[in-house]
Amino acid sequence: MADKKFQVALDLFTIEDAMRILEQVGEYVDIIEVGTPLMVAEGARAVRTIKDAYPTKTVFADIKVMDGGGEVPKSCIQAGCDMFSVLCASDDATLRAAIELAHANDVMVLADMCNVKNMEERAAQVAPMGPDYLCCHVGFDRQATGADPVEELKRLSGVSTPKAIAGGIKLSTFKAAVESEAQDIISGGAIFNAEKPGEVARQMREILDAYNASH
Ligand SMILES: O=C(CO)[C@H](O)[C@H](O)COP(=O)(O)O
Repeated sequence: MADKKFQVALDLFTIEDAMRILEQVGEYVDIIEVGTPLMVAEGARAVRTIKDAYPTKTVFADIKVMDGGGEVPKSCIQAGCDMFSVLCASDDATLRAAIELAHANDVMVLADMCNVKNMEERAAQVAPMGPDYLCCHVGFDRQATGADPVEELKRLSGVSTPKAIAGGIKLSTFKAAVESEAQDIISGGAIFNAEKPGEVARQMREILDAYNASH
């Protein structure tokens, strides 16, 4: 089986802050997420800057496309992203257009289940469209309810599309996330809000490497 990946979500507001965090954590991660707040604040320029600085890493633009699937992602693709997100809550036509555009440009798509209530049903509809990842995601505003993305991911176990997992994953819950069905484990605030982001990312990497070495 392919090695599982570690993704850092840079939910920050300036390219400078993102680069400062990356100096500390970049060496430990496989995928660098240009988080939604950073995309809104700095736009595709953030994708370009990060891809130029980390050309061997997968750069993910978390643009959460909800409409205009064949158009909205174009600026991020031109800026050099390797993957972007589209919402499973969007229309089928949006998902299909986004996936078609991405794959025509050798870019991957993460289809984000954020706030989808009927996850099993929607996953069965979206998976055949061919996204590269289906993401089980407890969004920021639902994290306070204590919802556990590892538990929620179990609802997608019937789907063969590789899965990603996100939503408040921290060092103490990272091992459970790695041991779940997810292929891509995403963590944001627990890393960039830490006193020593590099140390948290290093320990997360150690957990992932141990898992990958034994599977
Ligand atoms: O997409 C997001 C929020 O919509 C975040 O990037 C994702 O939830 C990961 O960040 P955190 O680990 O802080 O929850």
